[in-house]
Amino acid sequence: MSSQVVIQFMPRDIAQLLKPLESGLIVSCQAPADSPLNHPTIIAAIAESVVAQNAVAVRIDTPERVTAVRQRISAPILGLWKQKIPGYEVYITPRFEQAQALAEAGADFIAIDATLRDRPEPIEILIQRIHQELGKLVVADIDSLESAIAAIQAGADMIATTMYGFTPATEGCSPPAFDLLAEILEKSNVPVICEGKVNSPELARQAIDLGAYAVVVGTAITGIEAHVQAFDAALRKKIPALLIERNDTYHFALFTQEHPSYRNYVRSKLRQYNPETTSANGYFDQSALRGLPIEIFLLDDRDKVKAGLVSLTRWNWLLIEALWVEESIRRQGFASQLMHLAEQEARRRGCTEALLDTFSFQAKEFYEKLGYEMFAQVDDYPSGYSFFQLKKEL
Ligand SMILES: CC(=O)N[C@H](C=O)[C@@H](O)[C@H](O)[C@H](O)COP(=O)(O)O
Repeated sequence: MSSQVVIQFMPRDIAQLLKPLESGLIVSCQAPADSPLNHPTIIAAIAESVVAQNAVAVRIDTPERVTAVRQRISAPILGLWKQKIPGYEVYITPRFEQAQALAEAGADFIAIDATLRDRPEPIEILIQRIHQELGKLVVADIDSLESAIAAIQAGADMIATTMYGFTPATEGCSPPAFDLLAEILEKSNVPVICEGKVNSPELARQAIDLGAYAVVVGTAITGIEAHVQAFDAALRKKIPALLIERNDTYHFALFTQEHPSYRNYVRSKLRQYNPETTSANGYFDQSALRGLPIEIFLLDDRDKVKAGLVSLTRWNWLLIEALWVEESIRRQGFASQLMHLAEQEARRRGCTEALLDTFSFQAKEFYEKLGYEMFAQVDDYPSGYSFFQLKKEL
């Protein structure tokens, strides 16, 4: 491995360099160490296939694999090198020499472990050298707000939530790190990548809607072994019944956890029964039953949600499911406006009634002021509270 300096300037227009990643999918093409897939040629083929499907960049471990991937794609590569160094806990590109090898192999960004754990080289020096001696941008893999702030102060160009839930300090936290993402965005303008267990397209979309600059997805896309294990486990697992009562022909099985297969079967049978018995009007046809959403949100200039109303219209009814206003902007009329807009849209659809429920610690009086009338009250539900149902003619 050569120790010569690769590029001796720090790119000035960082925003321009980050642009290709904006709102995009970065695929982490890694395989478990002992996997037959963990071979440079295979990783490179996976990288090429995901870039062909519009992934904006790939995240690649080890210079050897970065070299192989660089030969197959021109899209940006986020390079990292997982290296355990005795006496230290940080393991993602812990030293400059690893960053240099990645840069020489063709990585455009260098990902480093930027958690606040013992490290072999001070983070400021590591980032400064990556900038000045390699001319590469730094993605700081953090686990907490404190580590994000420290990485930004040390000069990181991007933050990634990679380590959230994977360090002793964040043990028990479950990624994806949406709350942490929001906290970092409140405090800084540095682009934040949401990474770690973004396990579905819906979660990836959610990350971007929460303000993530880009999303890294690994296992959910490239984790063949993990997927096979999950299928295998599902086929092997029989959910245990707690209590079984028998008569001559049948037996009752009681489950204290969800039983998706049986539950879905029962629900689908009921869904068949309903329209069969009310066939003339179509009220219980699937689409009628699902209703039509009315979802209204109050957004700030960065499209962050400050208040929202989630509802739907079914038959001639508006059903209000959730209404929330951020604490700092309460009592300014936003909730009333949200209700007004929902009712207006429901009326436009021909609805004549609205229905909602609320608890005694929530906002019954607010709804009553808007003309809703309580028609049902359940006390001690839960103990010490009451549950109300209210309706209004539109
Ligand atoms: C914690 C750590 O070492 N994460 C690693 C970082 O490169 C990878 O093992 C992850 O696969 C990657 O972060 C993507 O996450 P997910 O596979 O959950 O989509």
